[in-house]
Amino acid sequence: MTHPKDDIYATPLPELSRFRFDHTVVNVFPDMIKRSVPGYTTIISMIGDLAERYAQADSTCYDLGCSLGAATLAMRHRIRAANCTIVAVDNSQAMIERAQQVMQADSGEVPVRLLCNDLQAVDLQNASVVVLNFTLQFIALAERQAILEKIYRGLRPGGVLILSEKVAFEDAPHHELMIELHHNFKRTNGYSDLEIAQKRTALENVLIPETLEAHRKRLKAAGFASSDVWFQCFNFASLIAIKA
Ligand SMILES: Nc1ncnc2c1ncn2[C@@H]1O[C@H](C[S@+](CC[C@H]([NH3+])C(=O)[O-])CC(=O)[O-])[C@@H](O)[C@H]1O
Ligand SMILES: O=C(O)C(=O)Cc1ccccc1
Repeated sequence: MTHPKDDIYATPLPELSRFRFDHTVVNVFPDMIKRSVPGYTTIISMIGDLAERYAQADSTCYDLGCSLGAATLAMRHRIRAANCTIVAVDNSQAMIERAQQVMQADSGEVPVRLLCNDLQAVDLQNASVVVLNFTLQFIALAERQAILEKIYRGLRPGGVLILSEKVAFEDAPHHELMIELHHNFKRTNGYSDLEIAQKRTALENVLIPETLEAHRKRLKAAGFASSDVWFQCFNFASLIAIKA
């Protein structure tokens, strides 16, 4: 499959609409996410490692907000436990249609079920691995706690939640520095100042980052006794939370 270059924000757009996961984004998504999220490729590969370690026999692994299924594929190729199924969910019809093609072109043996649905409407059961890879950040703050509680209830003991997010920082100078370093990363990857500025505006009130402390507090309140960061580059981080 070819991966066209993301040039969505390359020319001045007179009316910047809110960022949406539509067909235009789907077409360039693999290029967009790799050039925009520091550590994305490493995180995807490590989700494979973690799935190999935590997937339990006769259980389900969930990829919530799966986009084109990068984390699903990483898990699919690494799970060794017998009789596992992966359920991959996204509420963008355009994403799920393309993810279907990606899965058909893949020869992995673990069965994958793709659902076009709001992850809040999905019933989670018998889970050993749950992935929220840069998804929770797009969901309203007031709804986040209930989602983590549902995940905790659906996990088996010994199961893991992998939560990756763009994060904010309490300390204003540090927060600004991380944003600047992230923008530098994007510039190094070929995005112009105009592209960076226009996408930033489109993401306002759509992608809502929180501090690592807020995430850990929420995980704890949901029941996860143990959670901590396993990866961070600038304002992009990933946490592991284990159900005891
Ligand atoms: N309520 C929702 N229900 C279901 N899906 C949702 C919802 N809100 C947003 N999404 C979906 O969450 C995904 C977020 S991208 C995830 C990358 C992927 N995990 C990856 O590992 O490549 C991250 C990014 O683009 O920064 C999109 O596909 C949305 O449609
Ligand atoms: O591009 C950005 O500035 C981001 O924060 C990451 C991102 C990546 C893909 C879609 C939306 C946001």
